[in-house]
Amino acid sequence: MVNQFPQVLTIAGSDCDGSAGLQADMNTFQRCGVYGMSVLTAAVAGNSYGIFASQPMPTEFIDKQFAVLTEDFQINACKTGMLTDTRTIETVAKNYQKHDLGPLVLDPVIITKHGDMLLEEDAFETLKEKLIPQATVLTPNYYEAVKLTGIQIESTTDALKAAQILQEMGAKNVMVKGKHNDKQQTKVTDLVLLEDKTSFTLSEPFINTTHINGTGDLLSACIAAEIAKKTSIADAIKQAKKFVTAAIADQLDVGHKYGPVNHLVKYSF
Ligand SMILES: Nc1ncnc2c1ncn2[C@@H]1O[C@H](COP(=O)(O)OP(=O)(O)O)[C@@H](O)[C@H]1O
Ligand SMILES: Cc1ncc(COP(=O)(O)OP(=O)(O)O)c(N)n1
Repeated sequence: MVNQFPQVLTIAGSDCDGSAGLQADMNTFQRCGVYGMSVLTAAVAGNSYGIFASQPMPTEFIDKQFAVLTEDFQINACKTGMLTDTRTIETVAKNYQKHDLGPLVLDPVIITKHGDMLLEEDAFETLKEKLIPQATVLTPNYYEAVKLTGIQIESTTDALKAAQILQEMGAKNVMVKGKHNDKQQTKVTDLVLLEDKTSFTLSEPFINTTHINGTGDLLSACIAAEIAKKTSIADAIKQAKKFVTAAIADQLDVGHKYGPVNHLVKYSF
């Protein structure tokens, strides 16, 4: 039987050190037991010290990747990562409307946790207008939630307000990821607002490590994979939070500065 196995697509940039981007997404898909595919939107030259160069893909090439994948595969869910600029967002939004790609997990990648910009400032409005309304699950980190909503997030109530604004923009379900830049904090708490307007928080212990590159990618890729496996949205998000915490806790010693999360961690789904 063809096309019965869960098939998931990442629409993302390549990060050559494997910590983030489509390499991290594909590792995550494999760990989650789904078949992974990728539409390459850009490529960055990066390592554990940062990102040093970036190259967007031509839009015709992005279109072609969508065309050839969708004429052959039955995609059950997809996620986005680095989208670089307005024309890339427009191309992805157009293709998402044109093809059946299943539920969309939109990771609104704007800036890495080390300060490298991955989305041009003048593309924020296009992201809001063209892609957020199509998102089944939107997963902004603290900085992205502040940027997209203008809300200064200092508490769970603020995170809920930001999530409500993002839902008003059209995202069905929103996960606002909490801050984790204070070595004294004991927990990292994310806020989830579901389509039915119920909300809950997810707290896990704060792990004091420099090996946290690619946390957001692992989380959003895992949510997309679980959705493709027909897990409910709430359970997909809970599962992803557990998996990312395990992958941060079991440090993999590669890279000299800010290493990757450990996609190889022992973890059962
Ligand atoms: N040091 C940490 N300890 C525990 N959990 C963390 C830590 N850093 C990130 N996380 C978790 O990883 C997930 C991804 O969040 P985040 O790192 O903010 O995303 P992004 O990579 O998009 O910036 C969230 O669930 C967050 O709570
Ligand atoms: C190509 C590419 N590079 C870096 C990222 C950022 O990954 P993310 O997991 O969102 O953020 P960090 O945890 O690495 O700061 C990306 N999405 N794509």
